[in-house]
Amino acid sequence: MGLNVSDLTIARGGIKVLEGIGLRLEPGQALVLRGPNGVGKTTLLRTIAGLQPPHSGQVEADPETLVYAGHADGLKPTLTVEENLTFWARVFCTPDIDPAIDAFQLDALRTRPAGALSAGQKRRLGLARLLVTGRPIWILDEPTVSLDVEAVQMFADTIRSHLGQGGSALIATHIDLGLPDAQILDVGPFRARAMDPEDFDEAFL
Ligand SMILES: Nc1ncnc2c1ncn2[C@@H]1O[C@H](COP(=O)(O)OP(=O)(O)OP(=O)(O)O)[C@@H](O)[C@H]1O
Repeated sequence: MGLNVSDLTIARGGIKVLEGIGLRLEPGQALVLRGPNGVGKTTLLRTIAGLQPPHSGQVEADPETLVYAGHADGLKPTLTVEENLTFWARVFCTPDIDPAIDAFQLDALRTRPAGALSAGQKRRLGLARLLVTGRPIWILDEPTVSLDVEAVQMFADTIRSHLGQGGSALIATHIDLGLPDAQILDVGPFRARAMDPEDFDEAFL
């Protein structure tokens, strides 16, 4: 139960951004995506997560095994921390939200509406949601944005524990998470070449 990406070309607004991407993620493995701003990491993760179609190439994974956490945290602002996690627990048939509350030290914030959390607290709640899904393959776009040093540590511990339980993670991040066995993929060399005129016409249809 892994993820296999082969010869993948991805596009944004009809324009190819990365081409010829191949990667493989087995249970227990982490893969860190690197590359400069705007190179296409978000587009790649969204494509792999099935949120947008590939330009060409294959993404092989059981969609039921994937969960994506991106810039928009997917939280309901009027629901409390506890209600948000309970909502997701019902969606994913997870019996207990407490491990997620504990992992991201959200106990003192249980009854606070998500809309009244700080940016870092919201991010912690968004990451706690991953645990509640019970899904094994985490696809994470800049998961540590807004997190303080302590919360980055909580996140790194959570990732290590997830990998230890046979989960896996594909992470776009600019920081060192202290995952010694993580593979690194620099997507810079996969930047798409200038388009041929046929593609160019298509981009504006
Ligand atoms: N809505 C859009 N329509 C067209 N092009 C877009 C759109 N959003 C982003 N782009 C462009 O697509 C390219 C890839 O963007 P993407 O967000 O995937 O990059 P990234 O590597 O994740 O960047 P960062 O490290 O800054 O988050 C960029 O050149 C960006 O300007």
